[in-house]
Amino acid sequence: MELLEEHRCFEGWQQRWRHDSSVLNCAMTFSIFLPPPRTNPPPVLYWLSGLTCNDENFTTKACAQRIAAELGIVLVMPDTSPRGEHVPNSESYDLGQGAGFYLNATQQPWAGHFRMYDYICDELPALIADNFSISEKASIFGHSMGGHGALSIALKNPGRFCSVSAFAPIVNPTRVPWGQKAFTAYLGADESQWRAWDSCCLLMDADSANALPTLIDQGDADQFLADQLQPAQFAEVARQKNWPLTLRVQPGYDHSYYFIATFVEDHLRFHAEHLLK
Ligand SMILES: N[C@@H](CCC(=O)N[C@@H](CSC=O)C(=O)NCC(=O)O)C(=O)O
Repeated sequence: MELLEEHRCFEGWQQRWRHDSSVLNCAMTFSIFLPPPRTNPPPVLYWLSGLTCNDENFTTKACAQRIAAELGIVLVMPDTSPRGEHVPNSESYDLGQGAGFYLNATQQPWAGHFRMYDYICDELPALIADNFSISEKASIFGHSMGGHGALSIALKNPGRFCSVSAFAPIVNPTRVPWGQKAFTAYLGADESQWRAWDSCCLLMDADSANALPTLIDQGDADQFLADQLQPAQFAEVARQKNWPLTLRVQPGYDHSYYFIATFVEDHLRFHAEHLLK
């Protein structure tokens, strides 16, 4: 691993690292916030960003470090896709680099690199555990495409995370344009293969015995709410399954990082409740 940047931040450290990913077949960059040291090793909260983002959007815009320092939580911010000149891409912002959708692609030309699910679930946590002092407890949260990633990864891995939360997540990608475009490209035209990556479908099939504390914030002035996000679909499945979901609709808030910065403290405290007990 190569340290690219390091900054003192709220008595802890904000760092940016590059490493070679064998899962994604390219060099990857991630950011990490290390809170001030305490007696016990801290838990980890993974953040998954949305379309067009890399590891720095959340780091520089969400204002999460002060509360993470206070609570004693490590924040890990990966990139949103494999990167590089040899990695396939597309002209559009919602496919290819910057738009990995946190799944394992099965179709060409994507399948050789676009395995963000395996990267986030296996390779990155192993790398973090090998190189930083952390406890075994982890939670996950994200925004938009990253909200889809956080919810689907948590639902696909019962018992792995202490809690999950999302800002304006794409909860039903099989039914909305962003998801349909990406899933057709990465997974192929056979829609039966898509269910395994759709949070509403995964929740429908989930065992309520594995219920995970879940928080979603959604701005009602979000430009993508009606066409791409539709958190009410997820809330309806949660109601049917008696799943512990809190969905908060925030009046006047849009899809931006100003919305995330406004409510990130609530999310950090929500995760701390479950990570630190
Ligand atoms: N360029 C696109 C919209 C891109 C966009 O809004 N990206 C969001 C995530 S959207 C869902 O995954 C984002 O987080 N952008 C980065 C930022 O720092 O704001 C368009 O024009 O519609």
